[in-house]
Order: sequence, then C-alpha cells, then structure tokens
Amino acid sequence: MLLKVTKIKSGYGKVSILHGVDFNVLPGQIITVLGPNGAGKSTLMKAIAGQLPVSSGTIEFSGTLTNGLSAQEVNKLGIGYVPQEQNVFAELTVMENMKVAAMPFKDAGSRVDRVMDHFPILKERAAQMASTLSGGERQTLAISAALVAEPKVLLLDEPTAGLAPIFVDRIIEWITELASEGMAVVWVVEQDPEKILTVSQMTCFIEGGRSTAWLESEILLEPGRLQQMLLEDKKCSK
Ligand SMILES: Nc1ncnc2c1ncn2[C@@H]1O[C@H](COP(=O)(O)OP(=O)(O)OP(=O)(O)O)[C@@H](O)[C@H]1O
Repeated sequence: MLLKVTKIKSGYGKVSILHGVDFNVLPGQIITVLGPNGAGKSTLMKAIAGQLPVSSGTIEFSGTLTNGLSAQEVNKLGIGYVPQEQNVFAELTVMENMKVAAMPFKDAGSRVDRVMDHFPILKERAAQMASTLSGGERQTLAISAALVAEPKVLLLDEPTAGLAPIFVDRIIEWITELASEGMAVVWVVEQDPEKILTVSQMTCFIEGGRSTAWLESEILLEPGRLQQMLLEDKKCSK
C-alpha cells in the first residue's frame, strides 16, 4: 500500500471537521474523492498534506507514519499537493514559480527543465506573471510546480473546476499518463465527475466529514448510479 488513511480526524483549531475518513491508494491508481459542498474534501487533502493537525487516526505513506510531520516533511517524503486556491505565486513569473518549487532540491535546474520540457505552454509563457495566466494555464503551472518534487502521490483539489473543456481534457490526459508511469493521484472532483471517473479506479465518498462509501469507479458510470449515490444515505463499505 502506498498511502493508507485510517479513521483520521482533523479540523481547524477547536472546530472538528473530519470525524473518521478511511481510504487506500496503490501506486499508479487514480482515486476520486466525491461528496457534497462542505463535506470536508479540501480539509482531508490539507490533513494528508500536513497542513492541518490530525487529532486521531493514522496516515501511512510507504509504511511511514506521517501524522505530526510538517507540510514540508510530508512533501519531501513524496506527497505532492495542489490546493484548490492560491496554488501559485501570482506576483512571480511562470519560471520563478517553478524555481521556487525546485528550491529544496540540489538538482533544481534539471528538475525544472524536465517538467517544463513536457509543457510547451509553460515554456512559451516562462516570463509571464502568473497573475495574468488563464485559469487553465494557472492550473497547469500549479500542477507542474507540484511535479517538480517528483511525488509518488499527488493530491489534487478540484484542479479542473471552472476550466474550459479543452483544459479539462488536457489535464485528465496528462494526469492519466503520469498515473500510467506509477504516480498515484487522489483527485477531489466536483465538476464533470464522469470524465474523471472514466480514468479512475476507486472512489471515496465523503459526507459530513466521514468516508461513507468506497467503491470501484466504473460502477458509478452505470446510468443513474452516481446520482443515486450522491442522494442516498450511504454506509462505509470499505
Ligand atoms: N479555515 C477554516 N476554519 C474553520 N472552518 C473551516 C475552514 N475552512 C473550511 N472550514 C469548514 O470546514 C467544512 C468543510 O470544508 P471543506 O472546504 O473541507 O469542504 P469541501 O468538501 O471541500 O467543500 P467544497 O466542495 O465546497 O469545496 C465547511 O463547513 C467549512 O466551512
């Protein structure tokens, strides 16, 4: 198991939001995280990324317990995180954003080159301020900056929300390619879940801060099934 999340509880100060979330990730898997607004999906990503304290339960990454580690330590171990908002430095250029992401690494230059070589769109815009990028370009930069660390698991918090369909398709294609090379992805999805379910193996439903169902993503592509799951009371079937 690459990532094993067991009964985790977390929140903001005294406000408890996650009341027990479980799921597992194998190398190369794309895991979809679905649930209503306010269910705790972003909070879950922050807790795994080490940005929020975990009050109970465990997060194991390649057999190492990551509870209590700082966000930097978690990232260094191999867990990348692309938050929903404020995921680039708006007042820096594309290239500067990439360099900041590569700063902790000795081979920073070659890491930046490797990722940039993959994305002509970023190379063309290397000197452009991140604040002036389109939504799709910005998300491409945010994901690229996370990839500089060469994560084994990438946490994506709604990276395609509000993007034009061409960017959505491009990001899905790109992430699928990375997964086929062995990187695992935990993908919080709101918009067009069907598109992502098509490339995902397992789905975790979060509701009221709890994982309420764990099932194969292809099941959710059966007509009416996803709508039924989003409406019905669910029991954790893990
Ligand atoms: N910094 C914060 N302090 C206190 N409560 C917060 C904070 N951030 C989020 N919350 C609360 O935590 C709960 C879960 O929020 P979260 O953003 O994790 O949900 P979500 O499932 O990602 O929702 P959405 O789909 O709308 O993005 C919400 O009730 C929200 O108001």
